[in-house]
Amino acid sequence: MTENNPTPSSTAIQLRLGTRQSPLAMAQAEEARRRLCAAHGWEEGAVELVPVVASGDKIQDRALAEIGGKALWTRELDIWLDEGRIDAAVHSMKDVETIRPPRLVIAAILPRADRRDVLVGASSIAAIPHGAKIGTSAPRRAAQMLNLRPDCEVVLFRGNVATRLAKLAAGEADVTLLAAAGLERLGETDTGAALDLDEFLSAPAQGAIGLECRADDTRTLKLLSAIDHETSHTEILTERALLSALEGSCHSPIAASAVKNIDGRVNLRAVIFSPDGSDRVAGEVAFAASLSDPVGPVADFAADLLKRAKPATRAVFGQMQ
Ligand SMILES: NCc1[nH]cc(CCC(=O)O)c1CC(=O)O
Repeated sequence: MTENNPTPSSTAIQLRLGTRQSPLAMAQAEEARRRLCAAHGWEEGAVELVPVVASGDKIQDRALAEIGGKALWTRELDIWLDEGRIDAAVHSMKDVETIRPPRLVIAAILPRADRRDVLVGASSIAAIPHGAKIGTSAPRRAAQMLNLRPDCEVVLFRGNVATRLAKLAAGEADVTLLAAAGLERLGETDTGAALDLDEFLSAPAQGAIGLECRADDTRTLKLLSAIDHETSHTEILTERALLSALEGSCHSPIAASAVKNIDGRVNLRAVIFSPDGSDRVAGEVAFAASLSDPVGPVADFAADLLKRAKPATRAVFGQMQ
């Protein structure tokens, strides 16, 4: 779509979507583009995908990643939105911190994909050999796995999906855990065994793609709202409300899964862990769905989880009264 390469059918660009550059992020952006074009009757060229390098993609080292804080994946996209270089940003909602710049708004959540984790390297958790090495850098996966299999050892595994699968193949770990949604989007559907949520609970917002834009950009807000999936949106807001009430992030040992039922009620279940997996506190709550404010019942639920947790677990989370 450059000026010196005109084509007879060249389409005017209607929307510029910023995305991270990893293969998974690009697959997510393609899905957003497909849905936008279908909803508005546009040709593919009407939505331009603009790849930006996110800070998190440049950092392979955990210590550096921690200095970068929670905004690792979103900061560059935020800046590009502010500068008007893109109209909207495509995010994997699992990686989006709960506190966002007030001038930005999550305008659409796409229909959620499979939220489960997939175990790669063994057919089930029980089938993992005694003392095996579990490759993961996610505190939730590490703590949950150590809770179920305290005989195992966690080794740090960073990088994108392909990198982690390559590390596994190279023998750096015996098993790893990946999101089913990510594997699906990369066409890796034959890889590993999906874990039942009753056995291994997923991360807040896992499997959900969100689109964010400037809060004052009414044109983009309207275009994006056409592809919003209300049920998924409610589930994601609920899970993020819990994460926020626990003052957690994607670096916290928190699992949560909300399901919105056809009767309009939301079921939320969650588990918090101590980092070593020795403490596990699970709970479940149901309440009437309200897109605008899942916060009240969720805050009480979060307080109850923390009350039942051991001091070592509570210390991982924010200060709660
Ligand atoms: N933290 C990395 C990340 N962020 C989002 C996904 C894909 C799954 C999703 O869309 O939630 C992944 C890969 C993984 O966890 O295996």
